[in-house]
Amino acid sequence: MSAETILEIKGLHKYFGPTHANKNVNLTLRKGEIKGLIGENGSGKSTLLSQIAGIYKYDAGEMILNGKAYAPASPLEANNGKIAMVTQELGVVDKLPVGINIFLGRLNRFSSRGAVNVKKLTKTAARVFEEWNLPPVPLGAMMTGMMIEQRKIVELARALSIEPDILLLDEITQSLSLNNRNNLYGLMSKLKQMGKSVIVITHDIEEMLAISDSITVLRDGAVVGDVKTSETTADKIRYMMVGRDISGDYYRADHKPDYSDEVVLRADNITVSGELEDISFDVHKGEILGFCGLSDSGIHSIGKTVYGLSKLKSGSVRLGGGEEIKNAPDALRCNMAYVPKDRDNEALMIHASIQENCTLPSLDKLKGTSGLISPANLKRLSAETVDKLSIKCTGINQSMDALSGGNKQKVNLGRWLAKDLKVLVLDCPTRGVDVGVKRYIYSLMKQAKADGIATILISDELTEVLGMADRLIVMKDGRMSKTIRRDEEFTEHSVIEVMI
Ligand SMILES: Nc1ncnc2c1ncn2[C@@H]1O[C@H](COP(=O)(O)OP(=O)(O)OP(=O)(O)O)[C@@H](O)[C@H]1O
Repeated sequence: MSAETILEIKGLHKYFGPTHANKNVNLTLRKGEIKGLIGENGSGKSTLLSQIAGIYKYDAGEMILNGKAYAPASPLEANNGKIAMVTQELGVVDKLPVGINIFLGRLNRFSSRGAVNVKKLTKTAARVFEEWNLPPVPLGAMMTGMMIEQRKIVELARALSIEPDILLLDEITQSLSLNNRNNLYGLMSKLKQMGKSVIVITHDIEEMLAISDSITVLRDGAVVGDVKTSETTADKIRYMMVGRDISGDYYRADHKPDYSDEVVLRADNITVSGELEDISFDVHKGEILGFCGLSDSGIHSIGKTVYGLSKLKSGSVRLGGGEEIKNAPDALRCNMAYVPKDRDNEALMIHASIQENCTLPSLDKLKGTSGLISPANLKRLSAETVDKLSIKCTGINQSMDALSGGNKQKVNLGRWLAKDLKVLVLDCPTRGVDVGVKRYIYSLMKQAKADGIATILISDELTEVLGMADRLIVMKDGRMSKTIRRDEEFTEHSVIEVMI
């Protein structure tokens, strides 16, 4: 092991029951290196980082940290070895304040005679935010109800507060908006300059090529490639990931808006306190209406509100026929679907099975003439969803919490496919999915458009909304800034100018 090497992994294996999640993994991480880790959904990336971070123990093999054997029994032990991870699933405790979450498990340093000195803790947490130029989050506020982006920033602050020599980032960028993504890249460069190391998982190959020094590719739990970033290309990485060529475009090829005049859903002057201010728009039959904006723009409140999940201060959401959507049961009855960004907290029953999650929105449709639901129908529908979306699982009875993040997202989306939809509300639908599934999701959106479904596409990925939308509403500070049609200035540059 050279003096340059901080971590060496040799012959690592990890099993979850019958699933061989990591197979004979070898990996070397140097000081000051930013390493990208990539692979299809379920290829074992999170499992690998989780073992380095002390979340799981490995079954065979060894890890050597700074020349010494390393086998952390807990995340706290990993923290003591100066290793911290921002996990893919949300790792914060809802019913505790932000400040406490940052030092959770390490409150001793702020305690005397059983009481926590909250003032001292808050001051120390504020210093972490300042030192790393993190966007402010109210440190005394409870985590409950915070958006996914703020939650991720709290997790990042917690990881940085241990002053890590190795920072592990599991798909954090896809939870961040453009401005905070740029902050994160700056932060990674700063760590690199300090001689610290980062392992970052992202499904965005272009992003990985831009930010990493080296890239390790996993397929079915095994390392199939380990390359210098400067010596590879996006196509080569994709080839290593899936074992075949998958180049080509997956967005729309046309450059004009193309939809019927028929209004399917109308939002009139909606205001949600602290989130949205006087928003009005129509979505038409066969239209994809995009929403984009920076972190405080309010785009992620749009989906919730349209689906009847926010308390309106004023205004209304109605279908073209006049039916008002006042709550989620109204939306479900009116054949609307909502795929939220925060799948674990807002969409999925995480401790229930794939079958229970897949069938819930379609229970009405699954009733026979007797009014009873046949178990065979439940099974058939779930098996079809698993098959169509290639969900990697041991079977339809597997619990959601045993699925990889991307496979959870496939269930989040796939459970709506069996319904006859009028309106489809998608908030970051490709968050956490690999390149192959991304392509499939875009083909589903194109099919939905051809079938006359009105789609609202909210996204932090500019290329995604530009690639798919007929019209794009750019938002800023909870208000609509500008609506741009597909045949107008539909470029990243012109949209960013309006966003900032
Ligand atoms: N706690 C668990 N119990 C059972 N199986 C698990 C558990 N965690 C992961 N697995 C399985 O291990 C395999 C690898 O999962 P992992 O989460 O490491 O994949 P990944 O490459 O990070 O995927 P993604 O890109 O979707 O996040 C998958 O088949 C997954 O279902």
